[in-house]
Amino acid sequence: MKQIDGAAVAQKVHQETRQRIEALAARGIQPGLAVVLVGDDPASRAYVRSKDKRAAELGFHSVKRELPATTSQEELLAVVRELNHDPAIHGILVQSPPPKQIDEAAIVRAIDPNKDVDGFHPVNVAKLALEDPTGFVPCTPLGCIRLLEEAGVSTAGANAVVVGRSMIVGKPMALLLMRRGKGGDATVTVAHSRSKNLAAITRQAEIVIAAVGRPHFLGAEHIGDGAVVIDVGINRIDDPTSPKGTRLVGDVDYDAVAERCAAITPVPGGVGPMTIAMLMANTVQACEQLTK
Ligand SMILES: NC(=O)C1=CN([C@@H]2O[C@H](COP(=O)(O)OP(=O)(O)OC[C@H]3O[C@@H](n4cnc5c(N)ncnc54)[C@H](OP(=O)(O)O)[C@@H]3O)[C@@H](O)[C@H]2O)C=CC1
Ligand SMILES: Nc1nc(=O)c2c([nH]1)NC[C@@H]1CN(c3ccc(C(=O)N[C@@H](CCC(=O)O)C(=O)O)cc3)C=[N+]21
Repeated sequence: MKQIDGAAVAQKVHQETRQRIEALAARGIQPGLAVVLVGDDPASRAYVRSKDKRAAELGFHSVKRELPATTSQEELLAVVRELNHDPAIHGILVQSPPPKQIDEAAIVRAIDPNKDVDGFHPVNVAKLALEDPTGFVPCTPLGCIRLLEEAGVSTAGANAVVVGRSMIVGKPMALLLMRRGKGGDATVTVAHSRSKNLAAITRQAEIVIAAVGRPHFLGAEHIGDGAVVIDVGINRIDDPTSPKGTRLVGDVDYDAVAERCAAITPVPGGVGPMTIAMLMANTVQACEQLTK
């Protein structure tokens, strides 16, 4: 079994991003990323901090907007509109999920699609389906494809099963795997909570993408011998043996699956760092496209 090192691949992506930032700098341009956080969910706060930190390290103009949990729809829309019009900002991310008084779909639609580095705006969803390279692809599935490429896994003609059909992970993941060309051309099955006999479906897969949101949900019975497993799940569970009392685990029972699979991503250190790397790459893409 080979462990796929997401942190190492993320470093490689950051190196490419640095070079693109230098090329922009030579033209007097600095890419700008704005991350908006509404409320004080501790997990969201941690993600936003690490995005902000990485963006600053790479030489982005990085703006963090933390709004109170009581922020209204209109107030959040006003912030989004201001960032849409700010020429120093090329990428906008509104951390999900927002508090319940916020209509998230309306917020996503308000973001300028040319600055939608999450790839959640309907224009970018359509561009992904249309295989139009000017669109933005959601960072997490884009990172998974890159991990497969870097691990030397060929997707062409492979049976791939995606478990999960969210707009953030599962659905764009399936579209990328079935796309024509590099990182695509797979035969794709999408499973979800209504799927019958999940283990029989996933056992047939040469590539399994787990994006369920349940700790250790996929066990040895779900994975065929020699499969490649990409574990997107980030779940915090109680662990009295750790100093914090909790730890992060994926949607895959790593220890049970590791014995039979050909390769697997760990949690942490797998898909998570790639999501951040792809967010930075998407922001540079936005900057390049907006300043062409
Ligand atoms: N590494 C990273 O950077 C990121 C990690 N994540 C993590 O990935 C995981 C998934 O996130 P996300 O897609 O947003 O989650 P969602 O809750 O939006 O989607 C979960 C999907 O899993 C399906 N599902 C739930 N229960 C079952 C079941 N018993 N059998 C089969 N399918 C099931 C759901 O089916 P149905 O549609 O029928 O409800 C749904 O499609 C989470 O752990 C999240 O924390 C998310 C984003 C980024
Ligand atoms: N608009 C929006 N866009 C997102 O991309 C988005 C979001 N909202 N809401 C929440 C999810 C989750 N997400 C993660 C990013 C990085 C790690 C990450 O770097 N994880 C580290 C561990 C970090 C730790 O130790 O806490 C790892 O897996 O190694 C995890 C999860 C982005 N998301």
